[in-house]
Amino acid sequence: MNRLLFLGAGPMAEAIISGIVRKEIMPGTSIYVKNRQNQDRIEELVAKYGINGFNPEKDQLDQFDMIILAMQPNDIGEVCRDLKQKIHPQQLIISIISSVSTEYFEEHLHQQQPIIRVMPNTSSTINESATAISIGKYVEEKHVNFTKTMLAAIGTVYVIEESKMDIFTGIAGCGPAYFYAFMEQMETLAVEHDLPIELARNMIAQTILGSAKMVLLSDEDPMVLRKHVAAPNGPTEAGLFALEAFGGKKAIIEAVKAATERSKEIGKLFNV
Ligand SMILES: NC(=O)C1=CN([C@@H]2O[C@H](COP(=O)(O)OP(=O)(O)OC[C@H]3O[C@@H](n4cnc5c(N)ncnc54)[C@H](OP(=O)(O)O)[C@@H]3O)[C@@H](O)[C@H]2O)C=CC1
Ligand SMILES: O=C(O)[C@@H]1CCC=N1
Repeated sequence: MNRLLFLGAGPMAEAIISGIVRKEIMPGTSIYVKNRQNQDRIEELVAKYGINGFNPEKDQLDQFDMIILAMQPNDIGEVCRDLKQKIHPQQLIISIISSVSTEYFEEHLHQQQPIIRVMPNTSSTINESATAISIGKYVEEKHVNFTKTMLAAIGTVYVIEESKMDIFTGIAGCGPAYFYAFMEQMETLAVEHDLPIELARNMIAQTILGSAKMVLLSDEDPMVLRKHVAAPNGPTEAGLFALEAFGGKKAIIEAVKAATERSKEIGKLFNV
């Protein structure tokens, strides 16, 4: 793959660009970025990563091997109408836009356009994303291989069926926000109990990091690990009891369901 264009220069685009450049998947000189309006942001990314701003006077959309769509879903219909006039059917289109299916793009771009849909999360910024990809009908093996290599630069990549994208979004795409909300409450309590905020923040983050690493590295399932923490009639058991009594389990389930349903709902606005 020689030239890559990002349409949309928000934080998700930046996270992917920083991974690609840092891991030397592509040189910055092969990466271009375009916003609808905000040119200051383009200049910021150009200076930071040694990439190029798209210049409509000399660059053309059909000169890129791959285009990454990284804007909000709202006016994607208009984006597709414009793109269709300017791209050719062999160009790989990668969409990181949540909720919009590969079928939608297949329908609204050229017949047989290769489309890959991606759901990263914000931990891309530190190369720790849990990223899913689903593959459109007209995608070739070389497209999948390049996309996986590129996204491996920002974390772990899973290839999943398109039908699983909403639940993946509800868990892994939105998940960082749930954990941050959890951390906010713990931090408030720690500070109320006179722990310095720096220590509180660090110990909470370290506790979550350690728990996540235990699941990844120990081969035990979370239920077993949970039981290892909780001695009969000890403090953890009391804490878990309160978590259950105050609807903790239900709250987790309902949060994921609501996010998944919302993703489906948004997707229906872009039905083919
Ligand atoms: N944030 C997250 O946790 C995740 C987000 N996503 C998805 O990633 C996408 C981007 O997210 P995020 O970076 O947070 O989004 P932002 O809304 O912060 O940024 C979107 C960018 O796209 C630009 N843009 C809008 N329309 C166009 C257009 N027609 N052509 C070129 N550029 C355009 C905007 O530029 P301007 O200001 O000039 O209009 C802006 O810089 C979204 O679809 C989101 O659903 C996916 C996974 C996780
Ligand atoms: O909530 C959102 O709009 C996006 C989808 C996944 C994470 N953030």
